[in-house]
Order: sequence, then structure tokens, then C-alpha cells
Amino acid sequence: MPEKSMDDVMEAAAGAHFSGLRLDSLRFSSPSTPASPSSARASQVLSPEAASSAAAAAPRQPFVIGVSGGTASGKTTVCDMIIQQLHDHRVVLVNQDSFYRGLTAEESKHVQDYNFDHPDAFDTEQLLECMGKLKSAHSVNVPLYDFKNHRRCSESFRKYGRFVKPAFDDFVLPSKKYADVIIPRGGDNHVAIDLIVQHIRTKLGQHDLCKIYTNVYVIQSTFQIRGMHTLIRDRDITTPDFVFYSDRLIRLVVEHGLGHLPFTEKQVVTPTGSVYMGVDFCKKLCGVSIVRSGESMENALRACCKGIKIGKILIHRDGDNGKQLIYEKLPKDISERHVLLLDPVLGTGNSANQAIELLIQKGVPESWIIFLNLISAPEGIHCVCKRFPSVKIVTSEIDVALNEDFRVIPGLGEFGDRYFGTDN
Ligand SMILES: Nc1nc2c(ncn2[C@@H]2O[C@H](COP(=O)(O)OP(=O)(O)OP(=O)(O)O)[C@@H](O)[C@H]2O)c(=O)[nH]1
Ligand SMILES: O=P(O)(O)OC[C@H]1O[C@H](OP(=O)(O)OP(=O)(O)O)[C@H](O)[C@@H]1O
Ligand SMILES: O=c1cc[nH]c(=O)[nH]1
Repeated sequence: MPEKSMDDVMEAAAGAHFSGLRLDSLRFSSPSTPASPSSARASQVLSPEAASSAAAAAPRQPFVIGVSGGTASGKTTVCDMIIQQLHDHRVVLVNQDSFYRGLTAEESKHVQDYNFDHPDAFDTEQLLECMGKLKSAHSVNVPLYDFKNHRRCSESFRKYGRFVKPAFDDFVLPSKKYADVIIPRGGDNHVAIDLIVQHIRTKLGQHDLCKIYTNVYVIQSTFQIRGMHTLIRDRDITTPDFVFYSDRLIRLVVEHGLGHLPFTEKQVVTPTGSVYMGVDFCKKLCGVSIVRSGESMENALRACCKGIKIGKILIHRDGDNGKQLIYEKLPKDISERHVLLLDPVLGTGNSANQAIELLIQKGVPESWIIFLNLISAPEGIHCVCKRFPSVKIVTSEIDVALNEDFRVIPGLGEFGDRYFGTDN
């Protein structure tokens, strides 16, 4: 029994089978949506795995998508395409097929008369129990069904008139009216699949990550900021323009990050003779850049904090799974300072974690570290926040995912090479 656990859940409910139809009904369930009739077969369950964290104080709302459709209508194909495009390890698929009841010895003897398309063929109680657990973010064991002797695909087309079509008419078609989205042509309908992927991404995106990890801050997006991101992400931008717009964005991230430092109250008298009740900046701070890309953020920090001490950490990339520290030069009294850790890209989180670990070894309290970056991959955020829940992360955008080469996607390529002009 494979174990699945999740904080968000996407569930798919599918009706009995009807050969020849493409996916005819995709149902987005929410607590306010009426439940599908019990006859509608739950066939696929897409569920994001638990992203549990000590920092995950906020209650998490599972997100469940029910998918209905006739036999061989393309439910699995569409769900697989959605999962593939989402590229988010928190999303998993649970198939209603896993909840087939085992056949009794008597039923096995007359398997040709057994109706695999009737809701009674499923252990719906177990399915509901499983969904209930998933929705409350508990891990579940999903049964493995042995199709060896009872493969329905081949039998369904034999049994189309006797079982498949009647079950479709009785149990699947009536659930169609509950659908929020209907996808004609199943896997061929790239536009519909793309729209659904975008919708799920919004649900799983930065908004959710900020809810899961209360120490993650994304600077307020404006069209101006989106415009600058559009420029630096464009592979055809010139190096001077890449530097110019990266610098502008970095400055915004730095200013935002400084806003998370502690302050003391301070009053001043204005030229009108009035008292302004203000605050005083935190004095004990320093910057630490992760060489070399992080050095691109030093000027913005210096421009905001005159005379700030800046240390450096160089982390040698030793394969993509492990990173090895090879150089550090840090202020001697760093343990007494709040640290603004600088690196424009948070990918896997390995570099950031190594750097944070070193700072903590040097005596910097975890909660005194603010990690500033331009773009973050969700994987990197999970990695850092799980290990160091008190570290604050300030970023300007959270991207979709990492690809198989551990590059951020859509990303902006190799930041260091583009900024320092060492790319081709
Ligand atoms: N040509 C074409 N074939 C498709 C499309 N979608 C699915 N198929 C094929 O149709 C067959 C059934 O697709 P599935 O995705 O397994 O259908 P399903 O609804 O999950 O089937 P059951 O689990 O048996 O109910 C597979 O061989 C798919 O490759 C499509 O859009 N176009
Ligand atoms: O989160 P991670 O998966 O560790 O990836 C992020 C690291 O990768 C980049 O540096 P890179 O190794 O490309 O070196 P550079 O700064 O010298 O370009 C980036 O500046 C980070 O330091
Ligand atoms: O996409 C990536 C990942 C790590 N570092 C980068 O500069 N870009």
C-alpha cells in the first residue's frame, strides 16, 4: 500500500465507463459545491503531498478536484497531462481503480458476469474514508488493486452494451450537471488543460506558500515589477539592460527586506515645529553575499545602508545534491548582527541552507537571518523553510518549479553569467 499524505488535495470523481467519449466532465469541488451523486465514480484523485513544517501554523485548506467521464474517455490521460504540466511534487493522483473491491471466489468463477462499471464494484466507504483523511492532511494508505486477472479495458469493449453503456447512462451522465468545466476531446484539448493547470497553479502558487510559511514574503506585485521581470527573463535582453533592470528589482527587494528588521521608536521635530512619531533603524546589521551571484546585490544594500559591513560565502557546487562550502569571510562580530543574506536565485535551496547553517554555527540566531532574492522556486522555499522555519525569505517572485536539471522554470537562466556578462 503506497502511503500518501497531503495538505492540499485534489480529488477526481469519475462516472462509469462509456467507450468512445472523450473526457466529458471535470468537476472542481469545493466545500460550497454540492456533492456529486453517490453513483458518480471517483476515479482520479490529484493530491498535493503534505508540505508539513514547524512553521506551518496556518490551517491549510485541501483542494480537491473531481473528474468524471465514461470509460476510455481520457480521464487518466488528462489527469496525467495536468500533473506533468504542473510539475509540482505536492500534487499526486489517486485513482478510483485502487478502490475496487476484491472479487469473492464465487464472483471470480463468473467473472464474465461481473459488472466492473457499477458503483457497487467499489469500496466507496474506504474511498470516502481515504478522502476524509487526505482532506484533513493525514497520510493514508491507498490500496493497490491487482488488475492481472480482471483487466477492465479489454472486457469493457466486449461488455459495452451490457455493462458499460447502461452504467454510463445511470451513473455518469447524471453527474454532468455538477461539472464546473467540461472538456470535450480529452487529451487533445490543450487549451482546456492549460486553463486548468493555470487554475491549479494559482491555488498552489505563491499565495499558498506564503500561507504555509508565514516567514515567506513576496513583494507586492505591480505592473511595473512585472514589466521588469518580463525584461530580465527575456533571453534576448542585452547584458546592460539585464543589469539595469535586475538592479532596480534588487533595490526593491532590499528595501522590503530592511522593513523586516526590528526598530525602536523615535521622535523628531519637523521644520514646522511639530513632532513626528517615527522609528529608528536597526543599527546592528550586516550583509552576507553568496558568491558570486549574491555580489550583484551588494551595491543595492550599500546604497540603502551607508557603510554596512558585507561578508561573503562561496559554496562550491559539488553535484546537484550536495554542496560544499569552500570559502567564507564574515564580520567577526556577526553573532551580534542581523544578517541580510544575498543571493538572487533560490533554486533547490542547497546553497541557501549551507549558508544559513554556517551563519548559525557562527552564532547568528536563526530568526536574525533575512534571505533576500529575486526569484524563488517552490522547492527551494520548502527546503529552506522546513529546515530553518525562523529564517525570513523575501523575494520578488515565486516561480513554477525546478526542472530536471535543477534550473528554475520559467526562471531567468544562469543569473551570474547574465549579470556579469560571462555567458555567450
Ligand atoms: N486520440 C486520442 N486518444 C486519446 C485521447 N485521450 C485519451 N486517449 C486514449 O484513449 C484511451 C483511454 O484513455 P484514458 O485516459 O485511459 O481513459 P480513462 O477515462 O482514464 O479510462 P478508464 O480509466 O478506463 O475509465 C487511451 O488509449 C488514451 O491514449 C485523445 O484526446 N485523443
Ligand atoms: O538553490 P540552489 O539550487 O543551490 O541554486 C541557487 C544557486 O545557484 C546560483 O549560483 P551558481 O551555482 O550558478 O553560481 P554563480 O552564482 O557563481 O553563478 C545562485 O546564485 C545560487 O547561489
Ligand atoms: O535557474 C537557476 C538555478 C540556479 N541558479 C541560477 O542562476 N539559475
